[in-house]
This record gives sequence, C-alpha cells and structure tokens, in this order.
Amino acid sequence: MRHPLVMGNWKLNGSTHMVHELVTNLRKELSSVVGCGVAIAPPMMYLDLAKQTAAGSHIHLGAQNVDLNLSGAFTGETSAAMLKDVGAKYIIIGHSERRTYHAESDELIAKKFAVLKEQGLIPVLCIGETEAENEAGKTEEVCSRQIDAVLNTLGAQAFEGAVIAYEPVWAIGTGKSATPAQAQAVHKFIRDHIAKADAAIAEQVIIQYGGSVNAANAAELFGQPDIDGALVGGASLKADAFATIVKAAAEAKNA
Ligand SMILES: O=C(CO)COP(=O)(O)O
Repeated sequence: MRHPLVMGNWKLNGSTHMVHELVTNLRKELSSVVGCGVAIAPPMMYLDLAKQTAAGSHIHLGAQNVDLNLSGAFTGETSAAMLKDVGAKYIIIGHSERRTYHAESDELIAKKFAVLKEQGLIPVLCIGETEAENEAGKTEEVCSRQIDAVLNTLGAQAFEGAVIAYEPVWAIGTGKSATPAQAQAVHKFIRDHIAKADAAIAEQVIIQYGGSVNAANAAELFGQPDIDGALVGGASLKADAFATIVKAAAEAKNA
C-alpha cells in the first residue's frame, strides 16, 4: 500500500523571515494530518533554519539538487553527505529547470540518483516532456528515456523507496495543469514501464504529479489511482494552499 507524498519545491525563493513564518504556519495547519508524507525543499541556504523551525513536527526536509562528489575541490557545490548531515531526506534531481538552465543530462541525473542511494537518501527523480514533445506525441518516449537512464544503469531495485515526479514542462508555473485523466495515463505508463523490469518495485514506487498543482485542483488529481501526491512549486510558498493540498492527498488516499 503506497502512501502519498506532498513535497514543496520552493525553488529560488525565501528569506530568514519567510522560512520562519511559512514553516511555523505549516506546522499549525498540518498538526492533525495523517496518511500523507510531507516534505519541503527550501534553498540550501535555509535548510538548517527550516530544520530548526520544523523540529518535532512531521514535516520532512528536502533539497533541490545535489552534486555527484562527496567532498573536495568542487566550488559552489553541496554533497549528498552534507545533505544527510543536516537532516535532509528527499532530494530532488533532474528538475526540468536544471535540465534546461544547467544542461543536466539523463546520464548525469542517473549518477546523482546512485550517489543519493549510496548515502541512504531518497531521490525524487523529475521527468516530463516539453510542450513541443507533447504536441509531437512523444510524451511516453521522453518519460521512458528519462527512466531508462536509471533503470539501465542501476536496475529496477534502485527504485525501491524512491520517488518519481512526473512534471510536464508545459504545466510548470503556467497555471495550466495536466488534467487528472492526462496525468493518470502517463503515471500508469511510467508504472507499467517499471513493472516490465520488476512488478513489485513498480507497485511501491511513489509517482507524484507536478505542474500548477493548487488548492483547487489537487483533490481531483489525487483521486486518480496512480497519482501518489504532488511536487508543488508556487502553491508551496503559501501555508494555507500547501496545507489544503496535503489534506486533499491524505483524504483521497484514506477514502
Ligand atoms: O516545478 C514544479 C515543482 O517542482 C511545479 O511548479 P508549479 O507548481 O509552480 O507549477
């Protein structure tokens, strides 16, 4: 039985004041929610403050990226060992913004996946097609290529306890979410694709949807059998909206 996970990707947003206020409000709003995992990925800068402010709550910490190297002469980077050290658990890799602005390849992202697994951290592997790929009917081809980069190098077993976030690039930050039926079809395709390698692993892997998830559309998305929560951008910066999304996931899966 899979439990949903709702994770906030704060991207490049935050300040000392904002972290304190948002996490404090989230704690209050989420204190009675059960049945849904909750994580936040603030900028690295604010991980420790978020950790202190969330201490004793059920809110898990995450990060938005990781380097391949564990230590050494790699200016500007953050290692999996450091993320583990400060208490981060869920680490986003392969976000489309990193694939686009930092030219991250499928191969590099698969290596990051391996480093996270070796350190006992949970990869949140982002995949998804662009608008042009969607219009060209290439959604399944793109998603399977992005998954295969991990499957073919690390094997299906690597997905045990891991998270996949299906984030169609055309839906990110546009206000134009995939419809529940569209997202469900791709989530089922992803699960079936992994099942060809290992059915039990495919059954337990959490597949989140991401892309313009908000308080109004979350419940309908979570009503779909293969949508196990969400990776939330803009709406994760507002405590009430994010809490509504978490509650919708808990209710859908407890129903
Ligand atoms: O990129 C996203 C989460 O990783 C989604 O962003 P939005 O929820 O702002 O569309």
